[in-house]
Amino acid sequence: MIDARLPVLDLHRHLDGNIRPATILDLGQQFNMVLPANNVQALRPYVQVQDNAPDLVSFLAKLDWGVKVLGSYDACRRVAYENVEDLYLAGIDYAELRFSPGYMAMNHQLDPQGVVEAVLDGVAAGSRDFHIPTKLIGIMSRTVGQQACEQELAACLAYKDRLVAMDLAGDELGFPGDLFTEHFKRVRDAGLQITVHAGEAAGSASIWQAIQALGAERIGHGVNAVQDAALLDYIGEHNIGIESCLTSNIQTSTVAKLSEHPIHTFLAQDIRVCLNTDDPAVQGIELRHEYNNAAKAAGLTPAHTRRCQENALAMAFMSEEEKKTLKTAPST
Ligand SMILES: O=c1[nH]cnc2c1ncn2[C@@H]1O[C@H](CO)[C@@H](O)[C@H]1O
Ligand SMILES: [Zn+2]
Repeated sequence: MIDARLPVLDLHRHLDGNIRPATILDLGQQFNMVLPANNVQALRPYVQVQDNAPDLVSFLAKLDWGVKVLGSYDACRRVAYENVEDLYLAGIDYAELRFSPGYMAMNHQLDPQGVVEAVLDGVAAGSRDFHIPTKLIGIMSRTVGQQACEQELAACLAYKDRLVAMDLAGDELGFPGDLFTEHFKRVRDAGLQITVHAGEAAGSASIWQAIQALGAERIGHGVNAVQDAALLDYIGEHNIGIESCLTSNIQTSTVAKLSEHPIHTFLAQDIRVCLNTDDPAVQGIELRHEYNNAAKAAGLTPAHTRRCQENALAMAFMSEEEKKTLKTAPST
């Protein structure tokens, strides 16, 4: 349940996992591409999770059509702008939108740096038009390997003043965090903050690695932290934020049942955990669904979800000044 007295924040939201089916259709036609269907309803099964995927990698394949239709920088700018309109429609007061420029650039040989610029422009225009503060997080898609991630990182660092953080996403089992220690050294040197997808497909060692070797201050998912009591203590003591995405964890078969979701343990141990979407358009959900339906199915009480809202504000990559403004702004 959302407490209207507190701002509503989404801190874990992939901009390139939130491309509207209607936009995929429209851009596909614009670039003369053969799509698997020619109307939104028939296209849905190809671009949206219907039944839960057997594992993370199968889930991630559902994002592919969204980026296949990004045939120009204008197309990237458009989906970035629409992402902010979606925040407005969803009643979200602040979001950190993350994106992988290499993944968006890949299918039409765009220059990842041009993609970063287009996304920054589209999000800035949306933020202005819809009066929603946003920040951007660059992603390295680990699935493409070390070298391609270096290019992706270079594209992001060229605009480091307009990003707040870097992330590592994709196939966690196939491409462990050890491969990216040099990349994150550069991220730290550039003064950017760090959040890493860890403990989603791999175990608790992947979370230790993200914190201790990569420098993560926040962890995406972090589900498998519950396997390791010492890690839970460490996360609590060091105020590491856990970005939970309940429905996503079910759809990727990371967690079997919401009633067994580790968010219970995180909240019981007073760990900073918050509720987020992940890839809303691909998942067919919005943040309100996570607070109202998924949280309820997970057995969370209104006091728990209120704590998640407070935690999101505490964890956000914002200055204390910006947090104060957000706290006192009248909710839309
Ligand atoms: O839930 C997730 N876990 C891991 N990686 C993800 C998830 N959702 C999206 N991506 C990855 O993020 C990049 C696009 O922003 C892509 O690499 C996609 O595979
Ligand atoms: Zn994610």
